[in-house]
Amino acid sequence: MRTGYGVETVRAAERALMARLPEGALMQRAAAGLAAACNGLLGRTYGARVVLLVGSGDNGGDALYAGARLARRGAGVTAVLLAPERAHEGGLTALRAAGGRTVVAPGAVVEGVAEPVGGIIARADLVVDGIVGIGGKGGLRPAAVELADLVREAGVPVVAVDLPSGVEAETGEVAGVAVRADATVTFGTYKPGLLIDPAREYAGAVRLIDIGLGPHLPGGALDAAGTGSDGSGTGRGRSDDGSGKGPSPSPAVEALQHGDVARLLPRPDAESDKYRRGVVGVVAGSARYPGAAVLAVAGALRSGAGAVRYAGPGADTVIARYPETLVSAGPPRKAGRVQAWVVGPGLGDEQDARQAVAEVLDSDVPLLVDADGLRLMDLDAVRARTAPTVLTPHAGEASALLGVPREQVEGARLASVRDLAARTASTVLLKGSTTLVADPDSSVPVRVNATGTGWLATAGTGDVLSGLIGGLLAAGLPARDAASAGAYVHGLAGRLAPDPPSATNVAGALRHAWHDITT
Ligand SMILES: NC(=O)C1=CN([C@@H]2O[C@H](COP(=O)(O)OP(=O)(O)OC[C@H]3O[C@@H](n4cnc5c(N)ncnc54)[C@H](O)[C@@H]3O)[C@@H](O)[C@H]2O)[C@@H](O)CC1
Ligand SMILES: [K+]
Repeated sequence: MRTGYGVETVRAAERALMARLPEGALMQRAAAGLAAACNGLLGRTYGARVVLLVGSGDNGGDALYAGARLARRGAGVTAVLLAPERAHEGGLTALRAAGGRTVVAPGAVVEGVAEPVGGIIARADLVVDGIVGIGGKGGLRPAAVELADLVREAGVPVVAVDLPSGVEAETGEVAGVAVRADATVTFGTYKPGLLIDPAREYAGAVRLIDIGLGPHLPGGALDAAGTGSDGSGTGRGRSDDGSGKGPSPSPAVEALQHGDVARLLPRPDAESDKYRRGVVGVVAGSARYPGAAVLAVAGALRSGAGAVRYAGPGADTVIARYPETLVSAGPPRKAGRVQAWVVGPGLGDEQDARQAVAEVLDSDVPLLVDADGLRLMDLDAVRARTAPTVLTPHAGEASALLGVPREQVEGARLASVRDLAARTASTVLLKGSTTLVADPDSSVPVRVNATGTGWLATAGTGDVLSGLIGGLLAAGLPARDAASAGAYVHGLAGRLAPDPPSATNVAGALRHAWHDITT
């Protein structure tokens, strides 16, 4: 499991760790990791031109100490200071002692001569972004924006220190200009912003440096410390702040890895029969969209559930394609017993569709609502359900449910998915380049799916996902696990399917993804 903690939790853990270490030791660990990553990116450090963008906080301090290390290995290092009189003193001394030089950034509000730095940046072999880290507040200030613009125009490789400057560590939101990095070297733990779009796109390849923070983070310590494990870490962290006050006792976000998903996916045992393995009912498709029925059933058939029932107007099309399906052309209430329902893909909005949605909402088994079902469902009926409900909107559907513009959902994905989960008392899976899964209980970490690919944004793949998650619900997985494991397997299938994948190919590749995860 990868875990991402909010800023207050990180700071509390840092304080606890720092209290046990000599002054400055933590920053040295960070700088050593950063310098090693820069060496790796440069290939040859001796003679390389490195430019440090240095803000007024400890993020700039990390950059300066790392710069000193690079200068000692023969790099030509220039630090561009945004606030020369407030730049990290020890870092400045170390850099100068190692032969590095400093210049004042244009736009810096200081005494002294600002130098044109465009040329220095354009000639750099590597730019190290130490403008601001977890101490950043709001969008970048003008002088920092000017540097970010110069870096973008120069098109030189950039490594961000802890976070790309200008992105919100806590939420993954980006208010205005931010530095676009090729790689980000982050310390102690992931931050939510490194895992969630749009900020994630600014971070490039993220490398986690272990600075010993793990035991001081609440829960999941080994994983958070970046042991490189695939989630098999079993160590529990000691929480210095689990008192109910201060930082949250659980991570803000978590991302399942192969091992986690392997443990979640259902496996038949000797006692299994099709009913014990779960029967999933699919209510999808219409005379106008029969394909949605086929695709949702295709996902459900590859979910590990024991059997798939289909109820609705696509019965003939479904049985022709998948003879193993139990089909009926009538309403869901007449289809027979199921352990979970999927409703919505391609349903249209005729009266029958409305009635079918109302019927399954009224059932006492887990339910997944997607696509047209999200428009047709009665919100009071959703909130009144006694069994778990999973909603799977894309940003447009979420914006309609929340009554806000789509851009607002896309810009603030974490807040949106949490809000929708709380308002509907449902588990919400918000689709997108990084799919998020939120529990109605806001203290439960939001799951971020890392396997997605832009290729999945193609017609019908959502129908496959619905069927897959519905099958996992029928097999007995709790709602959050079913949704996040389903998104993981589906994303992987999207990568394994031939490019550019069609929904049918993604459904076909589910078994390869399943095999890849479980063997
Ligand atoms: N606390 C520690 O022991 C460690 C901290 N580390 C580093 O320290 C960073 C946090 O340091 P700080 O708390 O000093 O905070 P930062 O260095 O992240 O940022 C604070 C400074 O940035 C300026 N600033 C804030 N918002 C800005 C904006 N929007 N535009 C431009 N400037 C802005 C502020 O004036 C302030 O001086 C981490 O991200 C990490 O890089 C690492 O060295 C690991 C150890
Ligand atoms: K930074």
